[in-house]
Amino acid sequence: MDSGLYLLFHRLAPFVQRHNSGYRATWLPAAEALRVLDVGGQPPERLHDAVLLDCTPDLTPRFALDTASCANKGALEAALDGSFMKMRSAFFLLSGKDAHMLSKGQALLRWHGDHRFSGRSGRLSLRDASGSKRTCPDTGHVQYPQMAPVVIVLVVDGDRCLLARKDIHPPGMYSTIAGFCDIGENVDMAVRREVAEEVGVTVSSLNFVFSQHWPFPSSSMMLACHAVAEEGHTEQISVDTTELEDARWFSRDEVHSAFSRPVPPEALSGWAVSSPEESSQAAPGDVPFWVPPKWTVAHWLIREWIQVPKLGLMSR
Ligand SMILES: NC(=O)C1=CN([C@@H]2O[C@H](COP(=O)(O)OP(=O)(O)OC[C@H]3O[C@@H](n4cnc5c(N)ncnc54)[C@H](O)[C@@H]3O)[C@@H](O)[C@H]2O)C=CC1
Ligand SMILES: [Mg+2]
Repeated sequence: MDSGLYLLFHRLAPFVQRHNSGYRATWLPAAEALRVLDVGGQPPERLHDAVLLDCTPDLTPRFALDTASCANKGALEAALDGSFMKMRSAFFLLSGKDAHMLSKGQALLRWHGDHRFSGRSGRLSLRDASGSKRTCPDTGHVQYPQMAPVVIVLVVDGDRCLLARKDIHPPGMYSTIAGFCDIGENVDMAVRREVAEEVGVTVSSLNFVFSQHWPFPSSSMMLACHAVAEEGHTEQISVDTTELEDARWFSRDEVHSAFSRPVPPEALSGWAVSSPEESSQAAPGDVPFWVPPKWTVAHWLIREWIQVPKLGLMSR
């Protein structure tokens, strides 16, 4: 671990630096990560708390390390010339290619933080060197990091598609319908139930198309589908307002326009902060409709529908 590259987090907030008009995640060499620990008053052995993420093609190991033990976050940020940003904010502001590794790093660090004690004996479990599992010292029971399966679906009705937004979304952003699979459900059952529950629409056919690891709320496996709404059941959407702020049909032309214009800057003002108290998000107001960032599976689903006009007519 004294070589390699490190993504730093502080209480699960990833370290990012300004880059062009946005932000990027920064891979720090081991020597730099050690310097940061020193600034934070931590011994070099803390580097061994890092979890292994992958190896580059030239076999350089890459790690994620949480610096939560360093109380003075501001001193770390000053030493590194960047900031620890809330993951949700980072996901909207990053240039893109780093999103997957940030997501994996945060998910793995969170899992270790949440599973320190064995569910069998209640004793502190021991992690292996790479951080890929934990073992109970009494019973030998091994726990592995887990992901929760989530279905995500673009429902179409001819030349229009159904998109929804939650109140936690930035103003103007509409996304696809999503929901956790219940125990015992397959993807088909979960899609039909979620769409019926959240918008009151019946799905007549569906196709599985993509998957994606997603860090929210802890670690999810997004299972993405295209689905067709049943004829005659599309006019009355009944929005579950405990879950969604709004849901509505968007024409292909409206979605095309959203793809061809940049994200409205006012939609993201107030997102580049590290705590909810600092946040001052713009009111929904008149921010033009936009779609999720291009590294999200929701974006891929919507883009594919735009690019393949007959998609909504395919069935399993
Ligand atoms: N990558 C992407 O493009 C997108 C990802 N998503 C993600 O999909 C996920 C699920 O969507 P939601 O509409 O929130 O799900 P949902 O419609 O199932 O509602 C969330 C509720 O489900 C319950 N729940 C059941 N099992 C749960 C579990 N294992 N973990 C947490 N809560 C559980 C909780 O009460 C929670 O409040 C979210 O984390 C969201 O960030 C959503 C849209 C786009
Ligand atoms: Mg949902």
